[in-house]
Amino acid sequence: MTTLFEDSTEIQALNDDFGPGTAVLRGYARDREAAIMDALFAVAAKSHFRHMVTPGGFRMSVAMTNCGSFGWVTDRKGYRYTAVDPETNGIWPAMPEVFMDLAREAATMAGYPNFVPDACLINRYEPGARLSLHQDKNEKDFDEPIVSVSLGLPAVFLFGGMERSDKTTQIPVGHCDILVWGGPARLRYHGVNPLKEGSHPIVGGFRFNLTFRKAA
Ligand SMILES: O=C(O)CCC(=O)C(=O)O
Ligand SMILES: [Fe+2]
Repeated sequence: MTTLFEDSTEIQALNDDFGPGTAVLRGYARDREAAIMDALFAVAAKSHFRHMVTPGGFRMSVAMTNCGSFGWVTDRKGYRYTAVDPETNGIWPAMPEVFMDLAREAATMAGYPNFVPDACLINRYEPGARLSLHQDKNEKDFDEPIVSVSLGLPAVFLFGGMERSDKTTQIPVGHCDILVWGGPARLRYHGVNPLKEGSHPIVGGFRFNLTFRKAA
């Protein structure tokens, strides 16, 4: 697939900014933003956004749902992927084609042409919601990258190193920007600063984030 970023020098330059294995595709999802938002709300109508509880008993400020064969969940028993939504007791909504195509294209642009996600975690941030530094490590194969799509209000993504205490880089992420990390960056710590109030013309007072993974 070729678009705006056919000029790979731009991606290369961005890779250099945040380290090997990473790419930032600015505005990459814009050509299909309406279809993405429609698909997101269709998923959320079946498996609703909910505030999950961490193993330590804290209610997450970010509300979450999932689509695809597997969904990421947390409760008092731990973090894991499930094939069944514990709220509906049914399977998670299927991954919309527009999500799958976007994730695969973005991964390919970033140098991961074989990525076929089987899970998409959908995060919903309201003002004040944040995600503390963590590694994505409930997936089976760390050779598979993570593709992360930002929608709606802007946020600051924190990108750290392999240790929680490593210094973090602040990456501003806006509507339709995509971050990809894999290879040597796959287990880097990352998080999101508390969301600032605002109103996005299409998405309103929220930030959504689609995180594509190969879970199994
Ligand atoms: O919202 C984001 O940009 C990051 C989400 C994330 O790191 C996660 O869901 O594991
Ligand atoms: Fe993450």
